[in-house]
Amino acid sequence: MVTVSASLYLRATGYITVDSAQPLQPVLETCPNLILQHPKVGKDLVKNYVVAVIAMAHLNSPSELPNNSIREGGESQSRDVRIGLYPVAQLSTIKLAGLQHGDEEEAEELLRSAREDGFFYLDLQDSAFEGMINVVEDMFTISKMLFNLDSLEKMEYDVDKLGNLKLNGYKPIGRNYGGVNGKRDGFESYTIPGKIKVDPSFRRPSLLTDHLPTLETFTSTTHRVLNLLLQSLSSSLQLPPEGALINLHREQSPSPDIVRLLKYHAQPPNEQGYPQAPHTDLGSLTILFAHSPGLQVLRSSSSDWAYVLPKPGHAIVNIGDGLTLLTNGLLRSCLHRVAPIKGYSMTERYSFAYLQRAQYEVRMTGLTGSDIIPVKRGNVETEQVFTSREWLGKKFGMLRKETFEEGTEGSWVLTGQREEVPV
Ligand SMILES: O=C(O)CCC(=O)C(=O)O
Ligand SMILES: [Fe+2]
Repeated sequence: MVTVSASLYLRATGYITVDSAQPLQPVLETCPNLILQHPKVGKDLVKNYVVAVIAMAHLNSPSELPNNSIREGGESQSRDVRIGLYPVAQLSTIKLAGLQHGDEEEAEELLRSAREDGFFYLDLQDSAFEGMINVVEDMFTISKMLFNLDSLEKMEYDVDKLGNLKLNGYKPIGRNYGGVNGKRDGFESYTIPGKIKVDPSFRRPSLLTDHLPTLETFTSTTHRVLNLLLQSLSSSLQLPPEGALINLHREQSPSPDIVRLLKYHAQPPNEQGYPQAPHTDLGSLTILFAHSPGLQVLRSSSSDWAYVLPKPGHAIVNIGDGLTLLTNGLLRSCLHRVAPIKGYSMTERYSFAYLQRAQYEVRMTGLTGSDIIPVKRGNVETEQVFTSREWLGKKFGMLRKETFEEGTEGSWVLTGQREEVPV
């Protein structure tokens, strides 16, 4: 599959990056004039620009796009780029190749973004893991086939019936709390255990058995990529070798890691809302892949949601609550959600993530031996410390529509410690 990286200005203010994996035909049928209007670049590239505009703005007719809305872009450094009403988050990019070569500036930037934003891009290109970019495309293909299975077959693998830690199986649309249609979520998800090389005996549809080699390559490669990040963070935090983060997240040790495949459903035109509720992630690090926009973050430095746009050749990585607990709040998990453009409906969207989590018996409290990790606030004597396994079990009840209560004590576990969340 050819991937084209291109930039464009949307309504002369927004900037987005697109790739050509998105379907072109419906757009060509609706926007023939716009394709011919672009003076500088080849027709194929313009087609991709138009696809991105449509995907992003959910526009149905060319008349909604002003004539000058497509201009030749280039990397935008502007800080006030907006899509619809929301700004675009200007996140740091960490080069995996730089970390592999021991580049100190790269390691410093990783620590900075883990402390301040909790989200960053990870550039996989030119690294030893560049091959992962193709594996990610194979994962998208598997994900689409999986969600296309008959719903009766999917329901045979109901995540709530296959185990109590939700490490394997299917969740239909609307089961959890979310921001659509009576406050339900707007996506299907399928969870696959992350440590399938350690324990390959999980129950699954035959489709996943057919694609086990790809799943194994994806999970083990991803784990190694994330361990490079943990290694760099450990050394920046000056953790002693015996207390390093990597010892709590060994590739060969059982842990509740997962791959989460997601399919957001298109909303009917008269329905709007965010299909995935604001949350922080239940894990140490999350690595996320998407082709189309929708992810929004609420950084501590900002009072408004900002889009995180996908970039070809890059993953989006975020700090989960696990690393926040293990560093007594120094590394920040950041609240995020998935939302359409304000005033428009959600279009169909696929994404998937690998959530790396601490081994089951790890105590989820500040690590010792580092002068950089702050001392825990509050009453250390009386505060209860959960193991990774216990903590996982505690959080799940919060996500269910039936048990979720807005604004109650303890809901920070789901909503990420923010008192007020803007809409
Ligand atoms: O689909 C996305 O972009 C975000 C997914 C996510 O935040 C999650 O699964 O935890
Ligand atoms: Fe998340």
